Amino acid sequence: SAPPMASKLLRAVVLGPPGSGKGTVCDRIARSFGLQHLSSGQFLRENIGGGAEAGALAQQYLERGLLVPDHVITRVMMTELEKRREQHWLLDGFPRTLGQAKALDGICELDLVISLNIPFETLKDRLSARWVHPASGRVYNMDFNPPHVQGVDDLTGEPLVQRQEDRPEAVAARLRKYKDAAKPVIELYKGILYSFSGTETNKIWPYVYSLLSSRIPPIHPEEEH
Ligand SMILES: Nc1nc2c(ncn2[C@@H]2O[C@H](COP(=O)(O)OP(=O)(O)O)[C@@H](O)[C@H]2O)c(=O)[nH]1
Ligand SMILES: Nc1ncnc2c1ncn2[C@@H]1O[C@H](COP(=O)(O)OP(=O)(O)O)[C@@H](O)[C@H]1O
Repeated sequence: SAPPMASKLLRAVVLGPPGSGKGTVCDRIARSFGLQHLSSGQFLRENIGGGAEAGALAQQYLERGLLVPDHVITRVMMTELEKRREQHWLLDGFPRTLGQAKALDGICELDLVISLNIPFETLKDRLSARWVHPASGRVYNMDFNPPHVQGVDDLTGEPLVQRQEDRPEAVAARLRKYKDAAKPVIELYKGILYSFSGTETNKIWPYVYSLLSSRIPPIHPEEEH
Protein backbone atom coordinates (compact mmCIF):
# COMPACT_ATOMS: atom_id res chain seq x y z
CA SER A 1 0.00 0.00 0.00
CA ALA A 2 1.05 3.60 -0.47
CA PRO A 3 3.16 5.19 2.30
CA PRO A 4 1.34 7.74 4.47
CA MET A 5 1.34 11.11 2.75
CA ALA A 6 2.97 14.09 4.38
CA SER A 7 0.24 16.60 5.11
CA LYS A 8 -0.45 18.64 2.02
CA LEU A 9 0.84 22.17 1.87
CA LEU A 10 -1.90 24.79 1.90
CA ARG A 11 -2.02 27.20 -1.04
CA ALA A 12 -4.50 30.00 -0.42
CA VAL A 13 -5.24 33.42 -1.88
CA VAL A 14 -7.09 36.39 -0.40
CA LEU A 15 -8.80 38.64 -2.95
CA GLY A 16 -10.37 42.01 -2.31
CA PRO A 17 -10.18 45.65 -3.29
CA PRO A 18 -7.72 48.03 -1.66
CA GLY A 19 -8.89 48.66 1.90
CA SER A 20 -10.97 45.48 2.12
CA GLY A 21 -8.79 44.19 4.95
CA LYS A 22 -6.66 41.66 3.07
CA GLY A 23 -3.54 42.61 5.00
CA THR A 24 -5.39 42.62 8.31
CA VAL A 25 -7.06 39.24 7.71
CA CYS A 26 -3.87 37.68 6.33
CA ASP A 27 -1.91 38.76 9.40
CA ARG A 28 -4.47 37.09 11.63
CA ILE A 29 -4.50 33.92 9.54
CA ALA A 30 -0.71 33.80 9.52
CA ARG A 31 -0.61 34.13 13.30
CA SER A 32 -3.40 31.65 14.00
CA PHE A 33 -2.34 28.97 11.54
CA GLY A 34 1.39 29.49 11.24
CA LEU A 35 1.52 30.01 7.52
CA GLN A 36 3.49 32.49 5.48
CA HIS A 37 1.71 35.74 4.60
CA LEU A 38 3.03 36.89 1.22
CA SER A 39 1.98 40.41 0.30
CA SER A 40 2.65 41.55 -3.26
CA GLY A 41 2.52 45.21 -2.23
CA GLN A 42 5.05 44.56 0.51
CA PHE A 43 7.44 42.78 -1.88
CA LEU A 44 7.16 45.65 -4.33
CA ARG A 45 7.86 48.22 -1.65
CA GLU A 46 10.89 46.22 -0.49
CA ASN A 47 12.19 46.15 -4.07
CA ILE A 48 11.84 49.91 -4.23
CA GLY A 49 13.69 50.29 -0.95
CA GLY A 50 16.51 48.16 -2.32
CA GLY A 51 16.90 50.54 -5.25
CA ALA A 52 16.87 47.74 -7.84
CA GLU A 53 15.98 48.73 -11.38
CA ALA A 54 12.70 46.87 -11.20
CA GLY A 55 12.08 48.85 -8.03
CA ALA A 56 12.48 52.22 -9.68
CA LEU A 57 10.02 51.21 -12.36
CA ALA A 58 7.54 49.85 -9.85
CA GLN A 59 7.69 53.03 -7.80
CA GLN A 60 6.21 55.06 -10.63
CA TYR A 61 3.16 52.82 -10.68
CA LEU A 62 2.75 52.56 -6.93
CA GLU A 63 2.84 56.30 -6.43
CA ARG A 64 -0.03 56.73 -8.83
CA GLY A 65 -2.02 53.79 -7.50
CA LEU A 66 -1.69 51.98 -10.84
CA LEU A 67 -1.21 48.26 -11.16
CA VAL A 68 2.35 47.39 -12.11
CA PRO A 69 2.61 45.42 -15.38
CA ASP A 70 1.78 41.72 -15.11
CA HIS A 71 5.25 40.51 -16.10
CA VAL A 72 6.90 42.64 -13.39
CA ILE A 73 4.77 41.51 -10.47
CA THR A 74 4.59 37.94 -11.75
CA ARG A 75 8.37 37.68 -11.82
CA VAL A 76 8.60 39.06 -8.27
CA MET A 77 5.99 36.64 -6.94
CA MET A 78 7.36 33.57 -8.75
CA THR A 79 10.78 34.27 -7.23
CA GLU A 80 9.31 34.54 -3.74
CA LEU A 81 7.14 31.43 -4.12
CA GLU A 82 10.09 29.44 -5.38
CA LYS A 83 11.82 30.14 -2.03
CA ARG A 84 8.84 28.80 -0.11
CA ARG A 85 8.11 25.48 -1.74
CA GLU A 86 8.10 23.62 1.56
CA GLN A 87 5.82 26.01 3.44
CA HIS A 88 2.13 26.67 3.73
CA TRP A 89 1.37 30.06 2.22
CA LEU A 90 -1.29 32.66 1.73
CA LEU A 91 -1.13 35.31 -0.99
CA ASP A 92 -2.30 38.85 -0.33
CA GLY A 93 -2.65 41.15 -3.36
CA PHE A 94 -1.71 38.59 -6.01
CA PRO A 95 -3.14 37.63 -8.44
CA ARG A 96 -5.02 40.77 -9.37
CA THR A 97 -5.50 40.15 -13.09
CA LEU A 98 -6.38 37.18 -15.27
CA GLY A 99 -2.86 37.11 -16.69
CA GLN A 100 -1.39 36.86 -13.19
CA ALA A 101 -3.88 34.16 -12.19
CA LYS A 102 -2.93 32.07 -15.19
CA ALA A 103 0.76 32.40 -14.39
CA LEU A 104 0.06 31.25 -10.83
CA ASP A 105 -2.01 28.32 -12.06
CA GLY A 106 1.01 27.24 -14.09
CA ILE A 107 3.11 26.60 -10.98
CA CYS A 108 0.69 25.32 -8.35
CA GLU A 109 -2.78 24.13 -7.58
CA LEU A 110 -4.67 26.45 -5.24
CA ASP A 111 -6.78 24.97 -2.46
CA LEU A 112 -8.73 27.97 -1.35
CA VAL A 113 -9.59 31.52 -2.44
CA ILE A 114 -11.09 33.96 0.05
CA SER A 115 -12.85 36.99 -1.36
CA LEU A 116 -13.63 40.03 0.80
CA ASN A 117 -16.71 42.00 -0.31
CA ILE A 118 -16.78 45.34 1.41
CA PRO A 119 -19.10 48.24 0.49
CA PHE A 120 -17.55 51.06 -1.50
CA GLU A 121 -18.27 53.73 1.13
CA THR A 122 -16.53 51.65 3.78
CA LEU A 123 -13.46 51.21 1.57
CA LYS A 124 -13.24 54.93 0.97
CA ASP A 125 -13.46 55.70 4.68
CA ARG A 126 -10.86 53.12 5.62
CA LEU A 127 -8.31 54.11 3.01
CA SER A 128 -8.48 57.75 3.93
CA ALA A 129 -7.82 56.78 7.56
CA ARG A 130 -4.94 54.39 6.75
CA TRP A 131 -1.47 55.46 7.82
CA VAL A 132 1.63 53.37 7.41
CA HIS A 133 5.18 53.06 8.68
CA PRO A 134 7.08 52.83 5.37
CA ALA A 135 10.18 51.05 6.65
CA SER A 136 8.33 48.11 8.23
CA GLY A 137 5.05 48.09 6.32
CA ARG A 138 3.07 48.30 9.58
CA VAL A 139 -0.43 49.54 8.88
CA TYR A 140 -2.58 51.63 11.22
CA ASN A 141 -6.04 53.08 11.01
CA MET A 142 -7.01 56.21 12.86
CA ASP A 143 -10.31 54.58 13.94
CA PHE A 144 -9.73 50.83 13.93
CA ASN A 145 -6.19 50.30 15.16
CA PRO A 146 -4.64 53.67 15.98
CA PRO A 147 -0.99 53.91 17.03
CA HIS A 148 -0.31 54.37 20.76
CA VAL A 149 0.93 57.89 20.08
CA GLN A 150 -0.73 59.84 17.30
CA GLY A 151 1.28 60.02 14.10
CA VAL A 152 4.15 57.74 15.11
CA ASP A 153 4.99 54.05 14.75
CA ASP A 154 4.54 51.99 17.94
CA LEU A 155 7.84 50.14 17.71
CA THR A 156 10.29 52.68 16.28
CA GLY A 157 8.71 56.02 17.16
CA GLU A 158 9.26 57.09 13.54
CA PRO A 159 6.63 59.19 11.76
CA LEU A 160 3.70 57.57 9.95
CA VAL A 161 2.77 58.63 6.42
CA GLN A 162 -0.30 58.43 4.24
CA ARG A 163 0.31 56.65 0.94
CA GLN A 164 -0.21 58.88 -2.10
CA GLU A 165 -2.69 56.40 -3.49
CA ASP A 166 -4.79 56.44 -0.29
CA ARG A 167 -5.60 60.13 -0.68
CA PRO A 168 -9.33 60.60 -1.17
CA GLU A 169 -8.93 61.96 -4.70
CA ALA A 170 -7.10 58.81 -5.86
CA VAL A 171 -9.32 56.24 -4.22
CA ALA A 172 -12.42 56.10 -6.42
CA ALA A 173 -10.49 55.58 -9.65
CA ARG A 174 -8.35 52.96 -7.99
CA LEU A 175 -11.34 50.99 -6.75
CA ARG A 176 -12.95 51.08 -10.18
CA LYS A 177 -9.82 49.70 -11.82
CA TYR A 178 -9.53 47.00 -9.23
CA LYS A 179 -13.03 45.81 -9.96
CA ASP A 180 -12.52 45.58 -13.71
CA ALA A 181 -9.31 43.61 -13.35
CA ALA A 182 -10.65 41.29 -10.63
CA LYS A 183 -13.84 40.20 -12.36
CA PRO A 184 -12.32 37.48 -14.56
CA VAL A 185 -10.11 36.31 -11.68
CA ILE A 186 -13.14 35.74 -9.48
CA GLU A 187 -14.83 33.94 -12.36
CA LEU A 188 -11.78 31.70 -12.85
CA TYR A 189 -11.73 30.66 -9.20
CA LYS A 190 -15.44 30.11 -8.70
CA GLY A 191 -15.00 26.43 -7.79
CA ILE A 192 -12.77 27.19 -4.78
CA LEU A 193 -14.04 30.67 -3.91
CA TYR A 194 -15.41 31.64 -0.49
CA SER A 195 -16.87 35.13 -0.25
CA PHE A 196 -17.31 37.12 2.93
CA SER A 197 -19.32 40.32 3.08
CA GLY A 198 -19.57 42.99 5.74
CA THR A 199 -18.34 46.30 6.98
CA GLU A 200 -16.23 45.03 9.90
CA THR A 201 -13.21 42.76 9.84
CA ASN A 202 -13.93 41.59 13.38
CA LYS A 203 -17.30 40.22 12.28
CA ILE A 204 -15.94 38.46 9.20
CA TRP A 205 -12.97 36.99 11.03
CA PRO A 206 -14.74 34.12 12.90
CA TYR A 207 -16.06 32.79 9.58
CA VAL A 208 -12.67 33.00 7.95
CA TYR A 209 -11.16 31.31 10.98
CA SER A 210 -13.56 28.39 10.84
CA LEU A 211 -13.05 27.95 7.10
CA LEU A 212 -9.28 27.77 7.58
CA SER A 213 -9.68 25.44 10.57
CA SER A 214 -11.34 22.91 8.29
CA ARG A 215 -8.14 22.78 6.19
CA ILE A 216 -5.24 23.26 8.58
CA PRO A 217 -4.89 22.91 12.36
CA PRO A 218 -4.69 26.20 14.26
CA ILE A 219 -1.54 26.84 16.26
CA HIS A 220 -3.19 29.50 18.41
CA PRO A 221 -6.78 28.38 18.94
CA GLU A 222 -7.22 31.02 21.62
CA GLU A 223 -7.08 33.75 18.99
CA GLU A 224 -10.55 32.97 17.75
CA HIS A 225 -12.89 35.76 18.77
N1 LIG B 1 -12.64 51.01 10.64
C1 LIG B 1 -12.14 49.83 10.27
N2 LIG B 1 -10.93 49.77 9.70
C2 LIG B 1 -10.46 48.56 9.34
C3 LIG B 1 -11.18 47.35 9.53
N3 LIG B 1 -10.42 46.32 9.05
C4 LIG B 1 -9.28 46.87 8.58
N4 LIG B 1 -9.27 48.21 8.77
C5 LIG B 1 -8.26 49.22 8.41
O1 LIG B 1 -8.54 49.57 7.05
C6 LIG B 1 -7.33 49.81 6.33
C7 LIG B 1 -7.24 48.83 5.17
O2 LIG B 1 -7.01 47.52 5.68
P1 LIG B 1 -5.85 46.63 5.05
O3 LIG B 1 -5.78 45.36 5.85
O4 LIG B 1 -4.63 47.43 4.87
O5 LIG B 1 -6.56 46.29 3.60
P2 LIG B 1 -5.95 45.84 2.21
O6 LIG B 1 -5.71 47.07 1.43
O7 LIG B 1 -7.04 45.00 1.59
O8 LIG B 1 -4.72 45.03 2.53
C8 LIG B 1 -6.20 49.67 7.35
O9 LIG B 1 -5.91 50.97 7.83
C9 LIG B 1 -6.81 48.77 8.44
O10 LIG B 1 -6.21 49.01 9.70
C10 LIG B 1 -12.48 47.44 10.14
O11 LIG B 1 -13.18 46.46 10.35
N5 LIG B 1 -12.89 48.70 10.49
N1 LIG C 1 -0.81 41.85 -8.13
C1 LIG C 1 -0.47 43.10 -8.44
N2 LIG C 1 -0.48 43.53 -9.72
C2 LIG C 1 -0.14 44.78 -10.05
N3 LIG C 1 0.22 45.72 -9.14
C3 LIG C 1 0.25 45.35 -7.85
C4 LIG C 1 -0.08 44.03 -7.42
N4 LIG C 1 0.03 43.97 -6.08
C5 LIG C 1 0.41 45.18 -5.67
N5 LIG C 1 0.55 46.02 -6.72
C6 LIG C 1 0.96 47.45 -6.67
O1 LIG C 1 1.32 47.76 -5.34
C7 LIG C 1 0.44 48.73 -4.77
C8 LIG C 1 0.20 48.44 -3.32
O2 LIG C 1 -0.38 47.18 -3.17
P1 LIG C 1 -1.03 46.74 -1.79
O3 LIG C 1 -0.05 46.88 -0.68
O4 LIG C 1 -1.67 45.42 -2.00
O5 LIG C 1 -2.08 47.92 -1.59
P2 LIG C 1 -3.58 47.90 -1.18
O6 LIG C 1 -3.63 47.17 0.12
O7 LIG C 1 -3.89 49.34 -1.03
O8 LIG C 1 -4.28 47.22 -2.30
C9 LIG C 1 -0.78 48.69 -5.67
O9 LIG C 1 -1.47 49.90 -5.66
C10 LIG C 1 -0.16 48.40 -7.02
O10 LIG C 1 0.42 49.55 -7.58
